Amino acid sequence: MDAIEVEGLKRRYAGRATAGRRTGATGQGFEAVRDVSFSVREGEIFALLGTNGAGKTSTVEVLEGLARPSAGTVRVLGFDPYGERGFVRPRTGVMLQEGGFPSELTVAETATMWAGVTSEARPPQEALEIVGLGGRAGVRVKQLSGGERRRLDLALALTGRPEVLFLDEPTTGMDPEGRRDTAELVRNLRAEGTTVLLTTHYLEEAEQLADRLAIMQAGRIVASGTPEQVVAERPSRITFRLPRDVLPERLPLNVPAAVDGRTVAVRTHELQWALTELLVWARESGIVLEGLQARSASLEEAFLEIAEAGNRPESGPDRPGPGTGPGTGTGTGAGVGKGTGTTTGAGTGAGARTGVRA
Ligand SMILES: Nc1ncnc2c1ncn2[C@@H]1O[C@H](COP(=O)(O)OP(=O)(O)OP(=O)(O)O)[C@@H](O)[C@H]1O
Repeated sequence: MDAIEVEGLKRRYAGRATAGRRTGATGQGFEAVRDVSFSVREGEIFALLGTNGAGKTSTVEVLEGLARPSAGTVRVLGFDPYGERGFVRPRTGVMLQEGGFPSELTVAETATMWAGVTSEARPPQEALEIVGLGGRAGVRVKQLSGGERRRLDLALALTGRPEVLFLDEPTTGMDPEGRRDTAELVRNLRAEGTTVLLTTHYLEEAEQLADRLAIMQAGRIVASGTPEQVVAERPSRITFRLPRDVLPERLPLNVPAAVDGRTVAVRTHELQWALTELLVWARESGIVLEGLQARSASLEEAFLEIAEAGNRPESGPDRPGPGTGPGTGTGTGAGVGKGTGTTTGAGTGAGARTGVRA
């Protein structure tokens, strides 16, 4: 059994002024989550990503038992988190986007109050120490910085030694050190067997931390898998500058490229072969490729590409999402070899494309 199972989840909010297929608004309200399915294995860190308003919080709130699904089924540790809340709540920890604790209480009072309503609670000071707030116990909540508040929220979420931990944007407002500490803490929790579902806008964080992830857009999951799998679907990038006296037309024909002045950008799903072809050509021609860089796509690039594709007028949420495999990209990249890209070869593509984002 997986720790979290989501099948065909829909969540609809009553009433909303905007209308139209892309917004998810219908005569019966607004559908913020539209047929979402995924599962999280025990002891796994799973990241739910997406642009603002994609439906992450609306999904996580259902998993936390704070809202009932409009359709579909959700199981946390085998139970319905809404209908069987009593079985689920003591075994889960929740860090909401807004903690909402009384700001006049001190950090220690808040932690103590929370421990008082939590079964098998950690001692409050222990929870504060774990998140690095041990030295701030006497400070009023209203005097904490944004990042410190997030740490306090995290301490409270950990108080019940949860088997499943929900973290909604846990590191928002934290400085780099706080983000690093939180990432380490989450890894330690995983090592102890805790299942973690988190939402975040820090893609590097997700890439480093998550065992698997899903990217949501307009209420749907449009890409999912391990970070490596999601990134592997995006083209790699080779960039370099040609010497002034070498025209782009001379580039090998199997390496179609976007050219901007002397700067050349190649996007390819066949990094090794494209690079080999390019380097062999450069050596045989005695050409130095200045500033040569070759790298795989990052999760951030994958995310931005998916987001851009989703923002195009033709890609409403009723269409299949982008990024389900090589060759289904957005047409901004250059392919290698026969017919994998939409660009023409270097000979005709020179200067015609503006997509160089080196
Ligand atoms: N109570 C509500 N009533 C009506 N619409 C809502 C309500 N709460 C959220 N929405 C809408 O549902 C959509 C999804 O919101 P949600 O908060 O789940 O997105 P999100 O992915 O968590 O975004 P963010 O990254 O900004 O937190 C948005 O369009 C939002 O405006």
